[in-house]
Amino acid sequence: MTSLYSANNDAFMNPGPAPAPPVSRPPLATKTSAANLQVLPLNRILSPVSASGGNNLGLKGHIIKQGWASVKEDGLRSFIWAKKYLTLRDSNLDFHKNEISPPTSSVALATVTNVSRVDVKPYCFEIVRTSGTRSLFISCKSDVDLYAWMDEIYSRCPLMGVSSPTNFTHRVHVGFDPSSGGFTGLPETWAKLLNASAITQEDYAKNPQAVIEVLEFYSDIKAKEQQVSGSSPTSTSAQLPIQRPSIAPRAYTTGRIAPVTPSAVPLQVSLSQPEVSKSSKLPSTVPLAPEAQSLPTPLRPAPRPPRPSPRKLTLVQPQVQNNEQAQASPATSSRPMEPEFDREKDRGTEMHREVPARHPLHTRPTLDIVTPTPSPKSLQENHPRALLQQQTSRDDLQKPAPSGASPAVPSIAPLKTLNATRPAPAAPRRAATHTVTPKLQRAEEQATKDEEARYRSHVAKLQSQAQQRQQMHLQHAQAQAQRQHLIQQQEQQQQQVAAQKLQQPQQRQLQAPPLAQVQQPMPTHSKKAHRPANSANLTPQLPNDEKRVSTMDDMQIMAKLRSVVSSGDPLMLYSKKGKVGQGASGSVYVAAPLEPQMSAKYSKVAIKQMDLASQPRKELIVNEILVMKESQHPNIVNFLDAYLREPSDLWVVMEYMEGGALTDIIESNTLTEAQIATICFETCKGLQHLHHKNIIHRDIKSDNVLLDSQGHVKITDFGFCARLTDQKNKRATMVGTPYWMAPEVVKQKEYGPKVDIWSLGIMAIEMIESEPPYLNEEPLKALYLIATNGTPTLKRPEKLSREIKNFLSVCLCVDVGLRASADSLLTHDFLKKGCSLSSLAVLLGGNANGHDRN
Ligand SMILES: Nc1ncnc2c1ncn2[C@@H]1O[C@H](COP(=O)(O)OP(=O)(O)OP(=O)(O)O)[C@@H](O)[C@H]1O
Repeated sequence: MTSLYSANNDAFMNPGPAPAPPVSRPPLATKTSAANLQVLPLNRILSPVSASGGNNLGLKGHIIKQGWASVKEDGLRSFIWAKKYLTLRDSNLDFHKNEISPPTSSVALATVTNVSRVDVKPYCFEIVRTSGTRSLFISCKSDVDLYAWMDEIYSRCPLMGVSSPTNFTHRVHVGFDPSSGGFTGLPETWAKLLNASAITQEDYAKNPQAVIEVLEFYSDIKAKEQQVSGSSPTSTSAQLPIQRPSIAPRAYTTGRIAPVTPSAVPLQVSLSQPEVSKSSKLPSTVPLAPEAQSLPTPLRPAPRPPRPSPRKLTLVQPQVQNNEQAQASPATSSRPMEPEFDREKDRGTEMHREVPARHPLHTRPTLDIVTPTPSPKSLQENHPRALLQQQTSRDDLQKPAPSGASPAVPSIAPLKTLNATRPAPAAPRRAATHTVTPKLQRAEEQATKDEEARYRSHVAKLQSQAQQRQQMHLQHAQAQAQRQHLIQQQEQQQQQVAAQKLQQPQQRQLQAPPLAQVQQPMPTHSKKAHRPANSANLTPQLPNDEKRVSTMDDMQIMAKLRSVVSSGDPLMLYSKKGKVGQGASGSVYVAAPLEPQMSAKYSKVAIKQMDLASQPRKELIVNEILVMKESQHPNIVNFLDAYLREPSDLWVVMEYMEGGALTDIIESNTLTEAQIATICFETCKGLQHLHHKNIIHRDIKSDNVLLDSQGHVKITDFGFCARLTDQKNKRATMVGTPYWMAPEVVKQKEYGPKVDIWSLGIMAIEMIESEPPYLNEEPLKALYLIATNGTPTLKRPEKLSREIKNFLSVCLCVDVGLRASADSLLTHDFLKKGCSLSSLAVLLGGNANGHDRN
């Protein structure tokens, strides 16, 4: 069977936003100083800029040029390209996450020693700066764009022989000052987010790096929401809603997740103290075992101290409390679990990390080695225009010209510039002409004139061709921009509609079924209505720039879709019986197959019906179909067929899972350990199948696990799947649902299939406690807690068996290397305790019966 994952299909397998920097970050500086600039997180390598600082010259001066480009830095991240929004001002080139966010980094043009085109990527140029800093590579969208950037940058770089800038950058970056307990250089939007969050002073001090990471992550989400809703970028942070679940969850009495109680036992206690804490004399950890460091329970989410209102950023000295508390009551407050993994040091949360060895392929010579400060001559020769001349001269003119203009720069290049870039004129031949006769000399002069005339006509021709090319580039760029703008507008509208739909699922369900064939309204699964709004997938809220990372445009996506759907009218093949669910992208119906072949196999099928015209991310849907088609397995909701009713009515036919989502089962049942074991076992088999195919699901949670009437357990919702390849065997894209996200995802590190194992562990906690950890926390705090706490605590560990706790600890192991794989998990003792599938069927009750009645 030929793989569906051809090179072309890969585009569908990478649906997320632009990758976040993958490598571990160096620690935050503890003081703001010039020296700190050397240890900044690499995504702020250039010179991080404070948006709040009025004296921040990175933001001063009018904008000369702005636009999107792909950027990467030489060195550790030499293989990562990040999409950035660039703003060029008089003395700085600033890099933003998006159009509305403050700059996250800045290049002072005064430090630039060279700007030159390189072949690292199409339309790419390199910015070399004074020694001690790494080269930057910027890949533009076209030649025109490339030279426009190079030209504008070049002309503002004093080290390259142009006039001095009028301003110098006052570099500001985010730092943590342990003496004041506050952050310095925090962008205004981040400061507002932090003020509105439940993150405490103690949290700052405990792990300032994590605070910054989740702020960065969360401010992105908020910015994206603002873009979608069209609200002001500055206002929303301050109005950050404290979102709560819409219904009070069962078995939830305290109103707060993971409260500190004597019985709260960390599943795995393995956080090592960050460097910052050490340097600021914060308590060190209590070792559980010689080879391990532990985070005592009191360091877990503590009862919040009264929050100053409004919270100030410059805070008092953080209290040194935790260690003493831990030591005071170690027996009752912290009981480590048995597994050997517990004792491992959590490398994932350390702030200092080993610098990964650079891959030889990614190694580029550094500035110090190969790029001495250029001489004025070489600078002139490296001027973008000169480079353009050189390049086009080489390309277009094979023979040396006696004189004349650069043909490739028709309007501006003086004729003499060619001399600098061409081989020296044929001196010996000229010397020989002194000895020839006048007649011969005249003939030769004539020949020279002819040659010159021919050359001039050749030049004129090339000039006009170059002009046409340039014109075409411009027109193309304009058309592209216009098209992009239209798509963005359309997508924004669609996202608003989708967001409204998501917010009113119940109202929608009360509406009359859309089609005449629907005989009777079906009970819809309530799954997402019970979740806080912030538990929705992050990805649909991504801004337009980040959404379209698929290399395919809409037309290509539609073409791909047409190639995977079947011909025929589904109305003639299936009879819809009722609506059973509502998703963001469409409605799910139960239907009876009309075709004898199909009805012999399936008495009922599920049909997900979507209006493609209103889908902001069609590639996700195609992705989902491709994965489902490819991944047939007893633990995957199997794809049966798909139809496209022109122009945009897509039907995806799949196995009908009358039991509905696990979320609903959890809400109406108390599951036994045996039932939990079976559900985990079945889900894990599905994951194993996906992982063997190098597919990461990335959104495992109870909402995406369905059961049928016999108790079969199957994974669904493959829109966010990612495929790993030899070239890209790690991901860094931020997708998923926050509460189920592994710490490495929240911290924007590289990740692999084991993120699904983490999510499976969280899903197991859902089955034990009815909800994932931190569900009741406001989102930023929840992200912080995932990033810093790592392995969450259980509410009532004493009620659980040793096996299930061990199972949780190997799933929820922060150290990815120590976290179980799907293969190893399947042999875990806990999963051997499972019950029969028919013992799951009893849980379905209303769900399955409800559907069956219809
Ligand atoms: N194969 C199926 N059989 C039975 N019910 C299903 C099936 N697929 C989905 N459902 C029900 O329909 C609901 C919506 O499913 P859908 O896959 O559209 O959800 P979603 O993931 O929220 O949406 P989207 O994928 O559009 O973001 C589910 O919660 C589930 O209860």
